[in-house]
Amino acid sequence: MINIVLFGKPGAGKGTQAEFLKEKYNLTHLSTGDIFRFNIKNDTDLGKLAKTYMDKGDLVPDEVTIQMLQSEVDKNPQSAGFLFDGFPRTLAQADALDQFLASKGQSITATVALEADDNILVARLLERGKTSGRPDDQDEEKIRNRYDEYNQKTAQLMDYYKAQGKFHAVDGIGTIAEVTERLTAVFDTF
Ligand SMILES: Nc1ncnc2c1ncn2[C@@H]1O[C@H](COP(=O)(O)OP(=O)(O)O)[C@@H](O)[C@H]1O
Repeated sequence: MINIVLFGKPGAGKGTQAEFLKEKYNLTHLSTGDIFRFNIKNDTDLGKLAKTYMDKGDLVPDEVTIQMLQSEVDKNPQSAGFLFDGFPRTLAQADALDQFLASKGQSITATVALEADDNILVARLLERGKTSGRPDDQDEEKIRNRYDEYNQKTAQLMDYYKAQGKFHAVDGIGTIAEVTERLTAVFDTF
């Protein structure tokens, strides 16, 4: 069983690449952003709560996010491995994930970061906002706030995984196919 964390700033292409990677490596793809958006669409209590944070570009509180992620993992007991996308985003989440996996005799195999320059990413998100309907993609201030959240809370996770020898970086600039090829070269070593 392999468990991979896909890292990257907003707009780095995690979702796009995850669609391909989950098929090729037979992984269950869990995107916390997608799960929150699904809950918002269906107007669940979780969705109503998450929306108040997401619309501003703030992170949803750890307690809520961790519990949700664990319940999604538990819904897939037959899984051959997980591709975590958008989780963990804080040290508390990373700790919780390690403990949760350990309780199942599992661990994180590796983390892979898709790297890209902020200015390119902001432009990509504003473009996506024109068609995605995502309120957090339509306003540069909200986008910048997501980068602040990333820099303050998520960036430090790279050191957390580097210290464990589980960190890999991939250049996220290029065509979708070029980036897929780079990712595949790294995933094939796991
Ligand atoms: N692990 C998480 N912890 C807290 N909030 C999260 C987490 N994952 C997603 N979210 C919320 O969902 C929003 C959208 O996430 P996502 O779809 O991954 O978008 P992106 O990476 O493009 O910003 C985040 O800005 C945040 O509000």
